[in-house]
Amino acid sequence: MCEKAKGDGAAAMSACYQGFDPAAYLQYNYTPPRADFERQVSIVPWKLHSVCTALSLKVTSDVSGELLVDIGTGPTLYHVILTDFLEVNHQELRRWLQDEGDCGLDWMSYLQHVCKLEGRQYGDIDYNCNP
Ligand SMILES: C[S@@+](CC[C@H](N)C(=O)[O-])C[C@H]1O[C@@H](n2cnc3c(N)ncnc32)[C@H](O)[C@@H]1O
Repeated sequence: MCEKAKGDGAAAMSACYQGFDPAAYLQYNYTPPRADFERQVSIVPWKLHSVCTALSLKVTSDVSGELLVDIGTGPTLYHVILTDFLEVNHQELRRWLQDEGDCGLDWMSYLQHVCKLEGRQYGDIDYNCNP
């Protein structure tokens, strides 16, 4: 464990990540040789398998609930896969992603609203971070 993380709470953990280099992290973990889709135990296949397991186990194990929140996504999006036949829907999502201002719905505000309604607490996650 990081020396700086010896204190309590998020601030101590956050201190540990000062100097975190997203580009270096992605290069090291998500490109060969460390990332190897031929091997199930390689990092990305293993992570995806873990997410699938957590989702499929739902209420039959110690993992329960209807919403899986990834705390600490880092600079990654590998577990978010969106599909649709229609190009108009791709365009709509692209408008939101690229923050073009004319998208049909502000998804971050929407999710914050839903979370608030459900009384969920997500700490200090930054919902306003556009890629
Ligand atoms: C090693 S990276 C992992 C990134 C990503 N989950 C992946 O699979 O590649 C850990 C990330 O968790 C974040 N993190 C650690 N503790 C956290 C917390 N309590 N709340 C939010 N983010 C946290 C760090 O900022 C860092 O970006």
